[in-house]
Amino acid sequence: MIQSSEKEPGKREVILSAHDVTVAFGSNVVLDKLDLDVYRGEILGFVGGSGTGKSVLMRSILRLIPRQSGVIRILGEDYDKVDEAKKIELDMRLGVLFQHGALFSALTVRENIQVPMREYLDLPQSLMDELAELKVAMVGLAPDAADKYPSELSGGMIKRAALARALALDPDLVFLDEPTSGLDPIGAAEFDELIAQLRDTLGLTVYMVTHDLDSLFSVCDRIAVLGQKRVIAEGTIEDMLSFDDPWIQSYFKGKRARMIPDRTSQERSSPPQETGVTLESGQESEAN
Ligand SMILES: Nc1ncnc2c1ncn2[C@@H]1O[C@H](COP(=O)(O)OP(=O)(O)OP(=O)(O)O)[C@@H](O)[C@H]1O
Repeated sequence: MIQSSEKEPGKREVILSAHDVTVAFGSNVVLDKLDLDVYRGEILGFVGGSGTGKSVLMRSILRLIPRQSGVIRILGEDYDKVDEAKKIELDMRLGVLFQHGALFSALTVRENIQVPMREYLDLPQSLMDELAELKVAMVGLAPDAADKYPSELSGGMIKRAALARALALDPDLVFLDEPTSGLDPIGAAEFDELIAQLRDTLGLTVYMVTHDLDSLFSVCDRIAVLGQKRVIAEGTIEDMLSFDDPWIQSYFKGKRARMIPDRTSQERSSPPQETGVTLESGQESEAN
């Protein structure tokens, strides 16, 4: 592994770490001894070719898919070594926005947001209503959206409602699986702005699986690239542009990328902080 960082890694709090993680389905090894750190307060963009295992890693971190080996630490705690009460405590620190929102169609937005509250907290209905309304406002939805069913919402509103549900328990870390997929460019840009705003105001850490180059260029502080069953490169968008790797070059400098105005020199809402920048040595990427 080449360390090509100009900055000193390791000064920031690691909120999530995956070490030596292997996940396989029968003989299909999807992740093989993967390592990844996520730092508190950052927006990490997680990219890789289709079918490389981005969702599998996210689901494995969330314990929805078993792994064959490896250690996953959330807020410094190894899930496998803590008791049930601590597991629940850790689960409450995580929020998830699944691809396509995954709202319960028979529940209103308010009721959807209250699902995790009912599962984990014992609050009076009036307080849960107040909290749900707060979350609705927080994600930029009009107050009357709270009483609508998912079928009555636009694609962008569904994403926002799902984000409100992900924020229901005031998590430290939110996982977003392709949050801007299916949105038009304006809706996607607005959603990106919302994510950046929430990170800045709530101090959220965001783990975002995405194919959206706009998001990667505009809001992600750091990017991790999945290929060859592990993370083959990590760093800022500027680092990605300079990595000598065919898949990374074609992904970040290809035709679609060239259509994005050069924003790498512009200030982001929160500039990237000191992070390690790594590229697996001597390997031709097969991220696609
Ligand atoms: N529950 C499962 N059972 C068996 N194989 C699975 C399962 N979930 C995922 N896979 C396999 O794991 C591999 C990675 O899938 P994954 O959905 O993580 O890809 P991805 O990188 O998120 O792709 P995309 O960008 O297209 O969403 C694929 O080969 C997929 O078929």
